[in-house]
Amino acid sequence: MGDEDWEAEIVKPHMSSYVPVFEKDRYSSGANGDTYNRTPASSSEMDDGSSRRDHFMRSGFASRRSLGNRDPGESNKRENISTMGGFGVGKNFGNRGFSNSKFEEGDSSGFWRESNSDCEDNQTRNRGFSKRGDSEYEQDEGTQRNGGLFGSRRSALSGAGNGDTYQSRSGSGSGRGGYKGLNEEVITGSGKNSWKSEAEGGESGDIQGPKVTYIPPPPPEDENSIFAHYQTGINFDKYDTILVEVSGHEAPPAILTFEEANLCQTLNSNIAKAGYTKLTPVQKYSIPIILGGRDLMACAQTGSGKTAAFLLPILAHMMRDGITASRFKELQEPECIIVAPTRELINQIYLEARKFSFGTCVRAVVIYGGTQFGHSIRQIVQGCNILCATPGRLMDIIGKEKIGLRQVKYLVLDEADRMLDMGFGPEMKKLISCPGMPSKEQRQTLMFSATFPEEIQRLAGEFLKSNYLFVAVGQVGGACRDVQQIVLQVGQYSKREKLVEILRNIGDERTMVFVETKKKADFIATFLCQEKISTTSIHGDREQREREQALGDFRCGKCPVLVATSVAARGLDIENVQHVINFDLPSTIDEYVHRIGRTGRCGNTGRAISFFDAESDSHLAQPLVKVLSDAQQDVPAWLEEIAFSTYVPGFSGSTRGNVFASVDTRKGKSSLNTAGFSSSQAPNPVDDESWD
Ligand SMILES: Nc1ncnc2c1ncn2[C@@H]1O[C@H](COP(=O)(O)OP(=O)(O)OP(=O)(O)O)[C@@H](O)[C@H]1O
Repeated sequence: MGDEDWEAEIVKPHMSSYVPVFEKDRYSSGANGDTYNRTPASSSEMDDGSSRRDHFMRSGFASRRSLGNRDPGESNKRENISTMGGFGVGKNFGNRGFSNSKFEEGDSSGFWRESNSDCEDNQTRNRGFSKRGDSEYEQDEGTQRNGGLFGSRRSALSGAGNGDTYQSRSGSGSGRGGYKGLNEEVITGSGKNSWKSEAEGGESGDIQGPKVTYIPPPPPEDENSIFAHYQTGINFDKYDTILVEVSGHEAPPAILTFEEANLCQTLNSNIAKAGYTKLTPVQKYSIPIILGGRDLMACAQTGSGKTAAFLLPILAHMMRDGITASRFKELQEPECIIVAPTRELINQIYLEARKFSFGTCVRAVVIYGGTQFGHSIRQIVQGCNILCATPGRLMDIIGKEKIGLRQVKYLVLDEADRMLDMGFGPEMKKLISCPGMPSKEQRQTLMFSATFPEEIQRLAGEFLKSNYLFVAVGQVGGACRDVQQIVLQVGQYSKREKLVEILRNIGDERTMVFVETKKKADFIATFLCQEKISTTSIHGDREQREREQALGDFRCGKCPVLVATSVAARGLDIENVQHVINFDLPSTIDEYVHRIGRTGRCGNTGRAISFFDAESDSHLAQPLVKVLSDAQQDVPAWLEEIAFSTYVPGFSGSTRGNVFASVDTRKGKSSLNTAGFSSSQAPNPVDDESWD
């Protein structure tokens, strides 16, 4: 039986004795002995393997070995899975034809059989661009484009299908870095490689499908809405104790207060209206670096204010230097381009840019896929100083010659590791070599993320001046300590029942449930609705209108449960998300860090519960143990055991062994300090290594 044999999943599993109360002590023991034991192994458990285990704990990582402790006692039970209405959004499942018996009662096999064929389909299609893998990132208009200049990540793709795959995740190596082709949002089409396709051929370009006509509603214009914000949490002040490392030559000293940044009055007033009184560490270090005109790669934990860290100094410069009065110019030439991997995230960044530029002459515009192309153009022609864009739409707009790049002084890649991996890397390379785009020496390039694998840092060198500065804030791997992390061993056949138990216990508190595939997102959301748990879903197969509706329903609490794929893993800043549940663990530990970072933001606390299926997730055991222990979380003995049993000597794991969220691959370190204290910033000879 395969890891994702969903025909089998619909049989009634043996239920472990999950204790549905979120109190640490009550997780102490499950039916399988240590299943829910979140404390380290006892000395007797450590007996014969303790030295090896110690070695493992000190070292890096391992291969995977399935332990095969599948839930016993399955008995046949047919789920009553009917197509659900009232899913919190109008057309529950977009255009995906769910009425097509997939969820009909009595059809226990059709859906999953179809999934299996999806799987085969994708296994073929996904070859050749495995790193794009688990993404459901913004790619509708950009996905066809890569064959031209930078080689095709889609060259192996053809045929129909929506890209869902239920293949096992067990083949993915170390669990770090690589996306592996799971849950690929594959866009069907001719395979022609034209990144102008959308602009030239309408919304769908050479992709088969209806023309996209969706025009997103404009955000509220009133000042209260623009400056609406949530409160920082009880742990906000603890940010001051986080270690910060700056590497690179002649880094300017950190600032301790907003006043030290010497921003103009309007900006200061906007900062105050936004409720910001104190800088976060990434802001303390990044703002002076950017104000000093330096390129920057910054790595700081989720929810710690990276967006303002780049927006404020860019706006300050734009105010200082003046901007082109662009409103009536035929060709818009933005001074700043900000790129992010998902539509919802770029929209959020735009709202932040609009907030901080309120009352200034700087005009921010957002464009993203899934919306009417003409609408994007209309937004731009009204004047565009800061262009917030997803990669595909950006390249289409450039291809359509609706913007000129000559004035670009600031290029920001948010979620930069994602923007530079095999998924978006080609588009980003294309962007920086577009006609008119100032060279890296002529522009300022800024990269931000909570994770920064070393291999991606190396790629980043192409985008950055050789003397860029690297700021690393906080603990290894970036898992925020304000998030209580709980890992439960749950076999795939027990997951749904466990989920319902947990959600019933949670009540109305806002919860994001992450699953690995789009179909599963729909399925679980439907299932939860049937269980009378008000749920909506967001994933790449939903129309943009539905995605925004779902997010809106979740934000306002109408649907307190949001089932999501990786499309919602990064960057989204939603007030009051108290729980993240990894129904399926992601394929990489970085993705895990981003997912759980949807809670516990800005000094607030949160809780992340992850279902660990030893059959499919054992490759994550060791990095997970590392992330848990670095964040000072209890590590279940059984997880240590799995990590230990899959340990391979010599595997370094990742940057996780370091004190900092990530390390500068140039290895130069000029300061080591806690946020808020001055640092020596001494240059380091190792930094002479050039990226050029
Ligand atoms: N100095 C500050 N004072 C108060 N609130 C802040 C401050 N800086 C940022 N915030 C708020 O903290 C929240 C998280 O910020 P932001 O979304 O920029 O985090 P992030 O580091 O980009 O997270 P992620 O890695 O998940 O993208 C936002 O609501 C933002 O408005």
